[in-house]
Amino acid sequence: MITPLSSTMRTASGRGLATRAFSTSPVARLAMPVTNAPTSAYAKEKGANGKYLVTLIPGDGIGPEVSNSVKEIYRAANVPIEWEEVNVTPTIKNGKQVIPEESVVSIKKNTIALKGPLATPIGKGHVSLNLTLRRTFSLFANVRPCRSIAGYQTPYDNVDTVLIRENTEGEYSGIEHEVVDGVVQSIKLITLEASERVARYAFHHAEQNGRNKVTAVHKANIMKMSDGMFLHACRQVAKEYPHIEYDEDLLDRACLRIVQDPAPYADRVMVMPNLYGDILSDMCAGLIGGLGLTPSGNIGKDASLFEAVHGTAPAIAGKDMANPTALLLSSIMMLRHMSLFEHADKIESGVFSAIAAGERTGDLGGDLGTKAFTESIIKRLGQSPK
Ligand SMILES: NC(=O)C1=CN([C@@H]2O[C@H](COP(=O)(O)OP(=O)(O)OC[C@H]3O[C@@H](n4cnc5c(N)ncnc54)[C@H](O)[C@@H]3O)[C@@H](O)[C@H]2O)C=CC1
Ligand SMILES: O=C(O)CCC(=O)C(=O)O
Ligand SMILES: [Mg+2]
Repeated sequence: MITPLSSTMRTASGRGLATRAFSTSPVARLAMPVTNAPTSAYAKEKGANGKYLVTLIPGDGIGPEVSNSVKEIYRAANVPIEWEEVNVTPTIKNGKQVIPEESVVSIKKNTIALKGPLATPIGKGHVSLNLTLRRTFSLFANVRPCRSIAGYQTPYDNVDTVLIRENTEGEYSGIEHEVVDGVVQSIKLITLEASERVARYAFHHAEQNGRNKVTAVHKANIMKMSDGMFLHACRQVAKEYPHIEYDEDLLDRACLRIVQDPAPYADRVMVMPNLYGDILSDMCAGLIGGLGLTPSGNIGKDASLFEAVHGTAPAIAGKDMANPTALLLSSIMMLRHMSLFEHADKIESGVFSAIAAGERTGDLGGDLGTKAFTESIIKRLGQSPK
């Protein structure tokens, strides 16, 4: 773990908050084996039926429709996976909202899960179950790749970004309170440990995936202490990877640069605090055709959970209109995580062939429903896109 050499206690901005001044001076490094190995590889054995057991959370809104599409395509492609379907609708335990124990047990046991989107009420109501799952299993890195799809025309045909979002704290800590009437405080919690962990994962991911640069995206000009510490962790970890270039960019400037010309971002991995990754990943999705196309993986040491970047899309839910591509590509990330490369390639070529052949759902300007599009992928499994 990285430890600041000097830190002092002081009171910030006269508001009575005890905060710790963070030093940006060089720091000492102590060995921390827990985060030295960024993640554990998938190490489960097949069951007696010759299949791996994987937890499936179908989700809300369009979730069940896109999950069904994945299940049908997997059946057709003979993927050796048996789904263990669980429900994560929260229940009340000792006055607290908790996710059902069976879902926690299932993910712990299987160490791998695929999840459809889960709705979060705005304002009052239960906390985000998506965030609860990420925190419960310490899924500290949210990997969000976004790549132009051959044959689907957008203003750019060369988008190839990889965002790695800190996934357990930051602006998503959910620590909020009303100080006095009309004054609400929301705390952005940044820890050195979580920052170091995600930074190390970003460098590891770059190394494993042939990207030669890591860019930390931040607002340390404004959030000098919190984002300052995030950057500090990134700079320290960068020293362990001298063969990978490291630089930093302000969030607003990065948004401008990416939408003006995404090409230079194809050489690198971007790593950032939680909220920035949430926003930037939707923005990148917009460059390639929308949220129907972008996958993600929530990576932890003891479990990993794969899901689309998108939400429940309530306006089109239950209408056979959803694009299953994003969840399908997330499941392909999952298959590669499980070393099921042949199945991943077969399904990936099927979906890209279908889109390239003009077979598309409404979000991409096509007239196919979720089910018809699923059929058209099944017909093309293993075919190269023309
Ligand atoms: N990881 C998760 O489970 C996430 C959950 N949510 C939750 O989802 C709910 C709805 O959120 P929104 O902000 O409306 O975002 P959204 O991602 O559900 O929808 C945004 C826009 O993209 C479209 N869209 C999204 N996925 C699509 C797909 N597969 N095919 C075709 N069109 C698609 C929608 O129709 C809508 O126009 C909220 O309760 C939110 O909290 C939002 C994002 C992620
Ligand atoms: O948990 C939610 O409802 C929203 C999460 C989200 O927007 C995301 O993970 O991208
Ligand atoms: Mg989001």
